[in-house]
Amino acid sequence: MAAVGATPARTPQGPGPGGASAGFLSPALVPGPGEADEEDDEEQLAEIHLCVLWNSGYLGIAYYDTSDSTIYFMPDAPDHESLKLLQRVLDEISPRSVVTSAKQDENMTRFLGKLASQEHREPKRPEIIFLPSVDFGLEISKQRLLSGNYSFIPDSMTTTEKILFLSSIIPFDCLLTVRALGGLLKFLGRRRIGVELEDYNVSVPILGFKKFVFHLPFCLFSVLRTHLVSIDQDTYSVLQIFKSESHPSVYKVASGLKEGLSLFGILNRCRCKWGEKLLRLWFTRPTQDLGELNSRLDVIQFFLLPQNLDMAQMLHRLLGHIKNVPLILKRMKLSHTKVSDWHVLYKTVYSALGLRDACRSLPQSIQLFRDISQEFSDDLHHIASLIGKVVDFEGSLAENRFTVLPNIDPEIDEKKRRLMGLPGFLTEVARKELENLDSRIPSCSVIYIPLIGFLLSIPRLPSMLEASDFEIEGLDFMFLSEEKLHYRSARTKELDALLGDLHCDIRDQETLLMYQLQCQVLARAAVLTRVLDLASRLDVLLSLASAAQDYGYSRPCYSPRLLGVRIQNGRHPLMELCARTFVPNSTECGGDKGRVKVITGPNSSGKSIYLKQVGLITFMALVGSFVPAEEAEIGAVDAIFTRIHSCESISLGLSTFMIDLNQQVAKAVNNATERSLVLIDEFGKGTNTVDGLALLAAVLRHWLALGPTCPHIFVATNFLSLVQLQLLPQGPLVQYLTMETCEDGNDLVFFYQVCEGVATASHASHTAAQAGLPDKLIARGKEVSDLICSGKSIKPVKELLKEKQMENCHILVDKFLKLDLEDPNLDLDIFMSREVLPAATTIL
Ligand SMILES: Nc1ncnc2c1ncn2[C@@H]1O[C@H](COP(=O)(O)OP(=O)(O)OP(=O)(O)O)[C@@H](O)[C@H]1O
Repeated sequence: MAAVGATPARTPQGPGPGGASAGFLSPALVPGPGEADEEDDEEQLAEIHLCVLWNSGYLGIAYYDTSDSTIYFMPDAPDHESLKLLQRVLDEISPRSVVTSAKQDENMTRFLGKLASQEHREPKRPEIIFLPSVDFGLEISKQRLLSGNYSFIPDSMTTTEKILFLSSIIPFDCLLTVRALGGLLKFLGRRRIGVELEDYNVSVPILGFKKFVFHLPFCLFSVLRTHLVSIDQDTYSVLQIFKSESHPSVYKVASGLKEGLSLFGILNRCRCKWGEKLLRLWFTRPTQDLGELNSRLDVIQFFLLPQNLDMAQMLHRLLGHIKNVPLILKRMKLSHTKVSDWHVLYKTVYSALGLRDACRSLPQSIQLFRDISQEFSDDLHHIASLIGKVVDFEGSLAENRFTVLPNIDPEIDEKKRRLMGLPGFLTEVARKELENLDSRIPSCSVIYIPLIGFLLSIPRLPSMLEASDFEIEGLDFMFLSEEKLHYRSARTKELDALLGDLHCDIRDQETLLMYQLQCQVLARAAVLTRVLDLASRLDVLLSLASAAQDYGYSRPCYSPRLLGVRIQNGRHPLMELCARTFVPNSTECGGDKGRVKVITGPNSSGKSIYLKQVGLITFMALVGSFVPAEEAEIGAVDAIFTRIHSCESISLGLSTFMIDLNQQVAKAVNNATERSLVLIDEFGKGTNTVDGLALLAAVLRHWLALGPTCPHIFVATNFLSLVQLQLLPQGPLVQYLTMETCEDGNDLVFFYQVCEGVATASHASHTAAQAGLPDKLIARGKEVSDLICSGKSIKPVKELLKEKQMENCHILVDKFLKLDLEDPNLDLDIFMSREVLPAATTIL
């Protein structure tokens, strides 16, 4: 039997648009064998290397992300002397290394020194690398950029065309950025990032250059006039926008953490990994760019029309096949392409074509559909048909190497035909060999082992015990395996000479073809990168549309001239999924509705939920999602600040908690503008009542003193004295709201409805009773509360006890005095056991 063979090839069925449709929310497609795991593994290993230059108040930043082999850069941006923007960038991308020039000013030295000493940041603490300042020279950096070997630039481009092309992507007028890019290229080349073990002529793969914008520190907002809305880590956490991480890095999706109940969790129905990554990015960068927001909403609205649901389902299904193309391109660049990569790429490209064809039938007035129709070019067809015609998917899987289909190369076909005919031929050879062998040997076969050649295989006879017994005259013993002895004979040597290289030849020729195919694909890498960008966008918008449909969200509108927000019957997107019946509430701030809303109400009456719902609806609108409200009009909002209790803040311990609390409020006081939304819940609760109340009143008075530039503030508080003692100035800026309740005997009924007014009592005793506190304690609480309200002194429990003891003593003494010791019927034992002993426990 010969271990040879060629497998008939068949083209796999691509997921064309005409296939059976899955539901809008159908589970993600099951990935091919090993696909998902591999993507995850590679993503886990992804690293970012950042290069930074700081000069005259400006930063130049560029970084390389190994997960998509792309270089990202930020055009020169101003930063504070304390390098707040740089710190923000580092927090967001968590680089593995930070490269900078050895020649730099004091601020940078101090900053890097601090960064290097942050032991608590292990294992995330970056390595700091200094390169000689010449490596950051302007001219040398430009040269390095222009002479780079980039797979996205076709070989056919002339030098001038290449320069023109690169100038359209890289801002050569941003000198610091160019120098940072130059330094980064130098670092990548020197460290050989990702190609450490490769041949020296293999360079670090660079699949593209992309501009990025960052979530800026508040202090830089006005300087950069950015569209981004500022939201800090605590806000993400207390509003439950993300659950698994307090401030998720968008670059590390595969963190291994599972998303708990969070806004991201309920809105994320993305089918491809890059879609999920993009949604996370949108969440971390809410924007005021109305053009962008409306273009997102247009797509969502389109898919919510009943006649478009089928189309949405079909597109969603196709998106499940869009896989991690950058990873495949990177492997191609390094010639590490796996057998499965071809299949995955083919499916991705085929699905992209399906998306394009579908989008061509959709209204071209919607930008995304127009972009997909135009930018998913015929290059995709070219790639798909090349792969489909050349790669033998089944054969490749069976042999675990790249094999080609018939009719691609006649020489390969011919060699394969000869190999196919071999089994019969080898059986004939084996028969002839058997004739010359010892008659005790019952059978033999001729096998082929790559790199060793043809061998005669004979079963081991029971008499063959020692190695010396294996010797057979005329044959060279090679090895024993699975009770079979293998020999080389004159005939097998002849076969080696005649056919031996056939296998290797076929392999070599097929590898060459694979290399050519790789080059063809890499030359069209640009279209594949674009596919990923636009497909992720479509994926995110379909995901948001699906959530909007399920939860009954509506389209928000933006009014840049309105300061604040106007929400009609808004809901808390998470609480409405947990509550049996959720009561919607409206919100209006700005204009004649005041800028500071003081919300009082009994415990558990829904104040926090209301506060958070305002923040969440605003946030969702600024991400470009539909919102849980009948109507929402969102004005210019530049930031959302919060000071809301969370379990984590309480677990910090009191003093840390107080610091944390004050820092949060200080951040809002120092940075909130008339366009900011500030949500404060139970501020001042962690300290004693008077201090807490004073602090809260002081903060609010500070803002109210700003008049028309006062931020939009929502304060939920249990400090009724804030109102009763009239600690806030009267005027149109303040509006008092409360949660509607109704007393039903001893019971308090919550309506969860916001209305104008002030709560008369906190009804804490009701909440306490519901929480299962003993009646005695509640009664005492009520007693104390009443005494405070009526201005009477409160007697400590100890004193009360003493009074009670005295009273009991008197009663007992009276009993003794009334005792008639002359009475013959008197039984002192009974008197002692019935009257004295039980009373003793209340006296002692
Ligand atoms: N609009 C609503 N519709 C239905 N149920 C609600 C609504 N708002 C709140 N609830 C219910 O009331 C509970 C308490 O709400 P919330 O925490 O907002 O009260 P609170 O007034 O802030 O209480 P505290 O003053 O003790 O912090 C929620 O967990 C929820 O079950």
